[in-house]
Amino acid sequence: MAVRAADVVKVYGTGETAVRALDGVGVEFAAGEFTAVMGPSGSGKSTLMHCLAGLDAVDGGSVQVGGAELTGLGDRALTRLRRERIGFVFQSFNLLPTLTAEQNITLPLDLAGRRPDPAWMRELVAALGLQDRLRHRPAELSGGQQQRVACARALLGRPDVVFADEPTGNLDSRTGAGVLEFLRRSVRELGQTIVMVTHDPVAAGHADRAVLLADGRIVDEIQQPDPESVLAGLRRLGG
Ligand SMILES: Nc1ncnc2c1ncn2[C@@H]1O[C@H](COP(=O)(O)OP(=O)(O)OP(=O)(O)O)[C@@H](O)[C@H]1O
Repeated sequence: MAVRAADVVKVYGTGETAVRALDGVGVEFAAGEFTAVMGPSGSGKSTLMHCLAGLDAVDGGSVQVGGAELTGLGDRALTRLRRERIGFVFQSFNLLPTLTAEQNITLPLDLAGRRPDPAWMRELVAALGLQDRLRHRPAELSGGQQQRVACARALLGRPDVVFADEPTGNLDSRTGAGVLEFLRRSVRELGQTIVMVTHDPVAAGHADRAVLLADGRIVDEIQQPDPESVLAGLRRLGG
């Protein structure tokens, strides 16, 4: 199992104003699987992702990534674990503007003092069609190209899991489809594990599985989702 969460509780605030953002979440993400996390606004999707990725501490339960227990680790150990085991793709790309595409892609490994595998780098760059863009800076790239750079950055270190938070939220549907196709291929052909938070039933249709959150709990799960089955699942939550 690439990621395992058991009985995870996350509470924001205290007393009368406390919000139980996660209310006993148990969920597992198998290696080599592409999962979409969906649910109404405020259901706890981002909180869950942050807790699974060690960006936020849980108030109860446990989280394991690649067999390593996150709960109880200090900041330094968490930073190291994130660097070594987790890749991130954000809605806003989060590339460093002063670095070239290539430097952005290798940055996490450079920070970790690890040398990128040149063959793997070439394969990723080719799969993402970035060969001719490596010397460009983010401002010289389209949104889709920037997100593909972020995908290469996330995958280069062969992480146990890639967390993608609305990866197509800032892209038009055609460009977004290209990024989703790549994520799907990286699962099929490269064995990557991906957990993607999204509002978009079309995006979720690219995943192997959709898990649905409501009020801080996992309330449904759809295997081999397509946009229609995802919409139907979301509607069941509403009604
Ligand atoms: N830092 C915080 N402080 C206080 N409350 C928070 C904080 N972050 C999230 N919450 C609350 O926790 C609940 C879950 O929020 P979360 O952002 O995880 O939901 P979400 O499903 O990602 O929503 P959206 O789809 O709108 O992004 C909400 O009620 C939210 O208001």
